[in-house]
Amino acid sequence: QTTTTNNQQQPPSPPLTSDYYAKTCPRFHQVVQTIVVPKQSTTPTTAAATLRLFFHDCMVGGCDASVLIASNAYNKAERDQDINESLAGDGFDIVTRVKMALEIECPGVVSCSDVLAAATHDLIIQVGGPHYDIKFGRKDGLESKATNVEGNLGRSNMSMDSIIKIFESHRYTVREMVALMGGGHSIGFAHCKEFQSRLFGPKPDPSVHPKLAEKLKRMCANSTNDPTVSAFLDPISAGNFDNMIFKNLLNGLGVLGTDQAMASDPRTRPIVEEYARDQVLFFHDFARAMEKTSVYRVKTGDQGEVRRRCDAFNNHPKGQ
Ligand code: HEM
Ligand SMILES: [Ca+2]
Repeated sequence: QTTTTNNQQQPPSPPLTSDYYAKTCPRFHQVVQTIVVPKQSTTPTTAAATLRLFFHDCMVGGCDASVLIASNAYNKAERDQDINESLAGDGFDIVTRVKMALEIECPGVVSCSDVLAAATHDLIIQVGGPHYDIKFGRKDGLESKATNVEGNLGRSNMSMDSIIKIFESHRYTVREMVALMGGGHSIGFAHCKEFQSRLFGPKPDPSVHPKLAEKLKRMCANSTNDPTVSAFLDPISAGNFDNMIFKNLLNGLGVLGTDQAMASDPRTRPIVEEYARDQVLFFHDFARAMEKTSVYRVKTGDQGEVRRRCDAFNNHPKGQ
């Protein structure tokens, strides 16, 4: 065995801190804001795109910007795995633009994973969601493989058992899972292919409210010709971050089968009911769960690098 290393003797990695860039890039937060605020105002899909991108990054190898790496001839990267193919361009775009601005302000200092974490945090607040504590000092990961994705993220056709197992594997409670899902799906879209098996086909899902079913059927009738057609995940208050999605679910107005299932499964229904009644409670729990997500398996110190550009490693190790 020549691979044994003395891991225990290595110094512990430095923790994240809220003032990590105070000396090295004091205008970090202002720069993020100057890009993020106008982009969200002109392109309201940005917040949802960025939050989903961040979540999909953190669930695969931790919050290390691995999802941003572009594939090349030697490596199929995470973003080209099929779950990630529907990640909206606005999320990648915001990171690229903030990073470019920061490379002018303080070159080589701010990691792509910190940019994504900061942009997500600020965008949630901009669409009316809660504040949560955010710390910095993440390093960007050195690996991004499409094969690492499967099993770490839910799919809209999974059973509640499977979804809960995936969240448990990331050390989330069922309560945290419901809060995170509600926050994410309070804003944003889904493409027809994610829910049309509930509408068409031999066995339409009886839990879809007939009015919603009619609307979604009309929208998706032509989706084989135009696969970009998509529906709001929260059909009643899509643009705002609020607890409406939970009220919707209690009324059969969930667009994804997995979201709707949260209103009927005995493990999740009581939580859906609580959040539908109490937006303050939902915001509180969502904020705690986001704080937890934002530090999930982060790399610090020499466990990663500060990428020069967010879609490529600084060096290209063979096979990456
Ligand atoms: C419970 C398991 C989950 C499943 C099965 C699931 C599945 C999906 C699916 C199928 C879409 C539509 C993608 C598309 O068609 O483009 C979507 C969108 C989205 N999801 Fe989830 N999701 C889950 C949990 C979460 C969590 C925990 C978050 C974040 C905290 C999240 C954030 C989002 C956001 C923001 C969007 C909208 C993206 C956009 O509009 O660009 N999801 N999700
Ligand atoms: Ca990652």
